[in-house]
Amino acid sequence: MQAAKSEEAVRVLVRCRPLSDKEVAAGYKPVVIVDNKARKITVKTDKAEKGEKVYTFDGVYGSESTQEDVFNGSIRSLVDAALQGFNSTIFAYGQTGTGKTFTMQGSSKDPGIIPRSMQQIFSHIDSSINERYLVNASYMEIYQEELHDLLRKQGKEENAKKIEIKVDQNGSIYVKHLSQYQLKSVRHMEKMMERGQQNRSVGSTDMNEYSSRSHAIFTVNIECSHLGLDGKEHIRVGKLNLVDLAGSEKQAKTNSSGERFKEATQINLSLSTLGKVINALVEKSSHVPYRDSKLTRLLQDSLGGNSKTIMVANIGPASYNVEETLSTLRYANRAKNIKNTPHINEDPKDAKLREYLDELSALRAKLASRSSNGSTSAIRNGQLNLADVDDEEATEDESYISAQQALNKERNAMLADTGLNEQEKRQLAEDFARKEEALKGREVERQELRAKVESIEERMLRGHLVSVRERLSAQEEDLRRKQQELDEQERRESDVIAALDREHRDVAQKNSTVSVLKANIDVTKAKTAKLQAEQEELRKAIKEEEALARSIGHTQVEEVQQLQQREALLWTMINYFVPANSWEPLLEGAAYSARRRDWSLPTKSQSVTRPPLFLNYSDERKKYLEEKYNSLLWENILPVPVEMDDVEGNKETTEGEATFDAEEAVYNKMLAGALDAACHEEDIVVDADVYTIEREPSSGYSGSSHSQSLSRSSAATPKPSRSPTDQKPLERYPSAGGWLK
Ligand SMILES: Nc1ncnc2c1ncn2[C@@H]1O[C@H](COP(=O)(O)OP(=O)(O)OP(=O)(O)O)[C@@H](O)[C@H]1O
Repeated sequence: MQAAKSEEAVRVLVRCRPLSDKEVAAGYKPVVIVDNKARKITVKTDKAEKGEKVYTFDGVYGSESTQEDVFNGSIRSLVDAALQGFNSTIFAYGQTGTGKTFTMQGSSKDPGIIPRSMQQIFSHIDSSINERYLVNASYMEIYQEELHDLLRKQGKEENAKKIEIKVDQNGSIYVKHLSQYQLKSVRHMEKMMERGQQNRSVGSTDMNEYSSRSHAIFTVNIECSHLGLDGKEHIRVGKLNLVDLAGSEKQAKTNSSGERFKEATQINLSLSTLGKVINALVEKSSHVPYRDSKLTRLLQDSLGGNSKTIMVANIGPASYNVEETLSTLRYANRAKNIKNTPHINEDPKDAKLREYLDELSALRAKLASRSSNGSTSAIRNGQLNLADVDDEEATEDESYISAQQALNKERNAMLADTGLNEQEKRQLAEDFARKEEALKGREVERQELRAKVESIEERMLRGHLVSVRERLSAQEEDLRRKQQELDEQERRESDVIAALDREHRDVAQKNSTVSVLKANIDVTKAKTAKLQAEQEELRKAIKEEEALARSIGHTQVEEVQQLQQREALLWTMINYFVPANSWEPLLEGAAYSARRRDWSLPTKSQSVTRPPLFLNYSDERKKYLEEKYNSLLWENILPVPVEMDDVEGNKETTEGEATFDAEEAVYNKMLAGALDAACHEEDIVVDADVYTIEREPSSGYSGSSHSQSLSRSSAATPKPSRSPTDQKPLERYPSAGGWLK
């Protein structure tokens, strides 16, 4: 029969050992902070990107914690569970040299979990009432993926058989041909452990002088018979697995080579499979790779199966191991999420105790059949009632003695009877002898049965406290201890509750700060989005402006070029038609009106010089030229009144004072040529490109000034590159482009 199954997580403890003397001498600093009230481990790392790492576990133990603290705080209840019929597993995991063997085994002065568990088991049995126990132990190691029986006796043939992992009919894992030893006391167990330890594979590495090079599994089977509520006897079978794993190691750190290196490779391989099994269980994967290593196969029930399990993760505090410490903590943190389904193993078919008890019942029945009244109070409903066995044995002894006494009394009475003849007396003596023989025969048989019973009884364990007072005081002691444990548990729980409370308050405060910050972030985000949109708009506007400016720029450049060409053309015209001393006073006296957007030239009173024109022409031609000239004047090309010469060369001034200078004859000729060309051509075309037009920054053409004077520097004065008279008019002005229409 099996009790209802319920899920239960693997419990994870972390134990941090103190700095070793070697580490202190090397000047290493501790980087692990253990807060056992809050059950937190904090690891300080010097790498900024990792910062401080904090983990919470079911129990944490710092460098000052004792073996007793660990056992009473977290292990005792698990051993109790094994006594109640649960499978229970405790396994120590961690980097090499971090204290796994110290925690599991300890020393004779400072015993660890294994001896303390055995102490608890035997104390429990000792104070039990009406219960029988059978305690068996086995001890083996996995060394380089090979199973070794650590308790085998050398030279015995059956021990030479290879031990193998098998699955029983209930689907549970067991090891075939592994030696099982019945334990009767703690001392017995200690001797057995010593033998096993001597067979264990241990080696020395740079990290640990006595490093375990194998995974060691010490298993205790506890079978217990007890009277059920149905008045029948039932059997519970608990199993306690105590596992000291080999340490994970970085080969570079342990400096291993040769055999040590090979061992380390195998150790790391099986530990990595253990990690994969843990991951698969946590992720509820459809395939869990238990079969990938012997270790995981043996721990199959303990991880994800029918077991209550505690993992003890051992770590070191020193800074130089921080990476390994973090790796162990991550491994342990994942293991917290493994779910098991432990249940009490009740009345299994293959319980050895059941075999013994059935045999005992049969022997008792035989004994009863030989008793004087043919029945026994120790067997009811065909089952052995352990409470009545001792009383009945006492009664049996008494009844044999009283039967013998009765027989002796009868014989003595017969001998004292004087009325009997010799033959009758002989006859009676023979009857007495036969009766005595039969009584003795029955007694011998009873004694043999008793011896068998005792030998079976010896194999089973039960409470040794016989008197009611002893039993009561043992029970009181047990109750007192349990009360202490409860008090301790309550104290720890209230510490944890207080720590959690503080944490909740901290979290609430942080949450409210986070909410405020989030709100601020939201506002900032909204503002940023708005600004970004505005920025985008501005960017677009700037682009448009730039495109516009570029196109305006192009237009302006074109316009400026056109204006420059036009200016050059006009100056060319002026230079052709008007001597410099004639137009310079005009230029100096010219004024620009920004309001009218117009230039005004000096008044008539100002004297200007005009060139003599139209020499030696007929009257008709002169008139024509005069008209043409005046039309140019009208067009503001020649703002100077014309001085008309007569045939003799006398000057005749039509307006104002006129002078003629021999130097200006060239210009007059040029002007005459131009006018002549004008008489023949529809358009006058001037090639502005043959002049270099330079424009000084101060030259007065800017429209920004309201009123200004025109001046022309000599540098800006265009000079003909060749004599215009050398060429035909059209050739001289090839690209004026019709500007002078
Ligand atoms: N909590 C502790 N308090 C004091 N000393 C400790 C503690 N834990 C471990 N030590 C010491 O540290 C050393 C290494 O411990 P131990 O051999 O148990 O490590 P381990 O993890 O089993 O190593 P390996 O994996 O190499 O077998 C031993 O000298 C042990 O006595």
